[in-house]
Amino acid sequence: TLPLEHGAHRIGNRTDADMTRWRSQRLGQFIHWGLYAIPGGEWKGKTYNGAAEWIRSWKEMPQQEYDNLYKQFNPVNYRPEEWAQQASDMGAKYMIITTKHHDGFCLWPSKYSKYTVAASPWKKDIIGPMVDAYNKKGIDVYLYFSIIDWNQPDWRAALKTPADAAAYQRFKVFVKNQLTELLQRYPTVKGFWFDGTWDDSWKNDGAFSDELEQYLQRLHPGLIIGSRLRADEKGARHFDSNSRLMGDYEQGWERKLPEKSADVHGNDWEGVMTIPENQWGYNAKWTGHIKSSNELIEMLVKSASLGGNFVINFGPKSDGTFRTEEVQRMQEIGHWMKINSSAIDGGTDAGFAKQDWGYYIRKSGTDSVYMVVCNVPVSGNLRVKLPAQTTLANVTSLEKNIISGTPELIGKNEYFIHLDHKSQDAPFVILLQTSKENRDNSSFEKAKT
Ligand SMILES: COc1ccc([C@H]2[C@H](O)[C@H](O)[C@H](C)N2C)cc1
Repeated sequence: TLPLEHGAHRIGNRTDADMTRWRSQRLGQFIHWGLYAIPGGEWKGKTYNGAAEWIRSWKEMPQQEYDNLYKQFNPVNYRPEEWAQQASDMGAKYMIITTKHHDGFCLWPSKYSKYTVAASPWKKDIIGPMVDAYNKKGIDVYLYFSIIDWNQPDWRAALKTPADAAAYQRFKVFVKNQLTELLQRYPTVKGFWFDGTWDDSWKNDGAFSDELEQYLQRLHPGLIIGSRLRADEKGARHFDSNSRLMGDYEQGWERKLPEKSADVHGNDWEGVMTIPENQWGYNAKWTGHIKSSNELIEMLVKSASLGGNFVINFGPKSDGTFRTEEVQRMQEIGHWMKINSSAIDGGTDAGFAKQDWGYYIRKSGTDSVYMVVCNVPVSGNLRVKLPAQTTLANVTSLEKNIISGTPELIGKNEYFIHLDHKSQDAPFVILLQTSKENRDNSSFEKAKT
């Protein structure tokens, strides 16, 4: 391995209480909110077909006009307690809020920038009341922060001249000041969700990103920061030049999920997902495939079954309300979580052979393995192949009328669980109590002989 000064400083996952808590909170809510919600993907009668929060980069959008949108930011229907209640009802255990997206507009009254809510008709801090409302509901808050800042004159994508280097030096001080300010103003936040770290200026300064992460950890011990913040001294991101994960979890799964355990190499990881194909900020016209609640639930289940967190994104409107489709998803997912959250909270990779009917999720540290059935086989038989030295002690379902009879032993450590032929319109959960092989066979085998 290469001697790296600014590569991974830890091999393996964090085992402290903060990370253990993060790892148990499998469902999160992402919120993208800012000036981009005002145009909502449209401008002067034209529709922008990119991601709504990137409309400033659209050739049809005069940048000066976009930058002046702060004069219209006045979310009169913003009710953070209602936001927190609906997130709690959905079953979200943590929330990630955009404090500042790439456009540089700050949702908190930063003393290091003029481009903040303080200059808008709203005037007041948006972030503080949100953090308080979510924390009151027992939901942890993480702060999304974009390093890229299109509003800051000292931002540089690349350093070509000594003047660039001097400007970028000032920019790095600005970044450190804003992050310090955010931790001082909102001390209950559990971590940062960094974005906008792909440009050469950042990639070629691994030392700064490493020092910044260590500085933030000293300021706020236990802080959780994903792999997107840092570059190593050779410009490698997420994984250093020795292929070791930097940061506390793999933060690269965006609008896509790993397929199998091997894809995540035993690392903690988090997937973030949009409901439409690719819109993070509010877009008036959703086009393309809009994910149903069952699709999102299956992604959540798949993520937990592969030992990762799943975060669903919402883009509130400029007035502070949520669009109908998003409210619907939060309610439907919440209804499912009310019945089945025991399979999700504290869930992790069970290490069982994957079956077509769906996913296994182990309650971390226990012999309880949940089967979440997403694809009911026409045979009505759910095949379960237990790992070696594992026996089946008990089988129950979280809802009534799912299983018929007792499991049928069909081979060494292999069973069919027979389904009651009731039609299912959502994933359903069966709980397997397993135990390590012991002298006498499992209760079902005894019943059989
Ligand atoms: C260059 O392609 C990009 C860059 C950044 C993004 C941003 C989105 O605006 C959103 O904030 C997402 C989490 N992030 C990766 C998306 C696509």
